[in-house]
Amino acid sequence: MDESLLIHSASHSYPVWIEDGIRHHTAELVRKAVPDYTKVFIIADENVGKLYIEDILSSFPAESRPDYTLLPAGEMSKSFAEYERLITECLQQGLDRKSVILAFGGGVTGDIAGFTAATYMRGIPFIQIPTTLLAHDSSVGGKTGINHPGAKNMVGAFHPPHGVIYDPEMLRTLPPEEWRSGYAEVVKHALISDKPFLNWLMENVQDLSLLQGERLKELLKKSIQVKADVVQKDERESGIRAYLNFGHTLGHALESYAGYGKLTHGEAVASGMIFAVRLSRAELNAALPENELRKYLASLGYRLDLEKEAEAVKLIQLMKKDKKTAGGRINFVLLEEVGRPVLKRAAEETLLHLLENEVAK
Ligand SMILES: NC(=O)c1ccc[n+]([C@@H]2O[C@H](COP(=O)([O-])OP(=O)(O)OC[C@H]3O[C@@H](n4cnc5c(N)ncnc54)[C@H](O)[C@@H]3O)[C@@H](O)[C@H]2O)c1
Ligand SMILES: O=C(O)C(=O)C[C@@H](O)[C@H](O)[C@H](O)COP(=O)(O)O
Ligand SMILES: [Zn+2]
Repeated sequence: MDESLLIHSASHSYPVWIEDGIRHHTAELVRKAVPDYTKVFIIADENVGKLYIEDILSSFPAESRPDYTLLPAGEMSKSFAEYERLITECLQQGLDRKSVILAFGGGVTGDIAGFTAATYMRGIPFIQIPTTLLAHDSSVGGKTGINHPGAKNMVGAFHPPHGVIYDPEMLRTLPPEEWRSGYAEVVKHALISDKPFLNWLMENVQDLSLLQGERLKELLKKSIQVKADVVQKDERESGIRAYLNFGHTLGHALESYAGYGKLTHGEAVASGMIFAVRLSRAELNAALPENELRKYLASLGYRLDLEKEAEAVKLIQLMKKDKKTAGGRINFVLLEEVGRPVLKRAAEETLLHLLENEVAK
């Protein structure tokens, strides 16, 4: 099986396989990605486990089927308590430094299973088996972690996977709000990289339930390629990787403000992207298609301007905990134009003004 993409990280290169039905070949691909492993342990989202764990297990010979543990579904699982439980499981399973963890689920599973792999015995290999549209983003690039009650993704590590096994067939059971959540990251990749990609999306993707087959695979490859191009140049976010955070400064604050799991990551990011577009217009006088973008996202069912339902001062306090904040100053990814992101300090008065004022629709 040929990889669809090969990602180069500082420590190793890893394949991203994208193919319908590929989950049935998991055992073979795990062996390719980590040839000398001693043991496999699967951390699976509970909903995903119910639907697909047998497909993964039966790809292994009967005498060497891996053990697995189920992770309660939802953002609340990216917690210290769940992390401790997973480390305990790894110990009880007798995993050693040559064991490999399979992260089987969406971004939540990938983030916490990846963090478990990053820290157990100071780091063992793991493989991402993403099952959501959103996880085309989270499974690549090696950001892993958990939330602190006070701030999103506050504890984590850069730990690139040894492979990504993406079977788009599994997306068929994804609820509509999760398609929407994941698609926000596709739109983000288009906004920071390429006007033709954005125009193509706005003209050709009008109903997320019609995203399937070759068109879906092409879109996944294009969107992952945008991310890969960035993380290969700046794996540890000393510079341009921050552009992948477009829409997230406010997005993460909205998620924390609402309480983890109350908003999907993507719907918070969608509001955050519209806000960043407004800020780009205010600060940089950027000519951006705000109204077109707003109409497009609304037509797909996104609730926008979620910040209007929150207290502006609290959102600013939360944004100060963002990892791009330095010396108490909030930094935002803005757009000079579509495809030209920049990182800029945002004045609190401007943020307060935009958060509190009605938006022109
Ligand atoms: N590490 C990164 O680079 C990165 C990038 C983007 C997002 N994230 C993180 O990813 C998380 C969000 O991930 P997500 O949107 O995948 O959410 P998720 O993992 O919570 O999955 C969403 C829901 O879909 C269900 N589900 C998953 N796959 C399914 C399937 N195939 N069929 C039916 N149901 C299925 C899950 O049980 C869950 O209820 C957030 O915590 C976000 O911070 C990380
Ligand atoms: O990979 C990145 O870098 C990103 O920023 C991708 C984001 O979509 C993702 O949500 C990421 O987890 C946010 O990172 P954080 O450093 O702001 O926690
Ligand atoms: Zn994100």
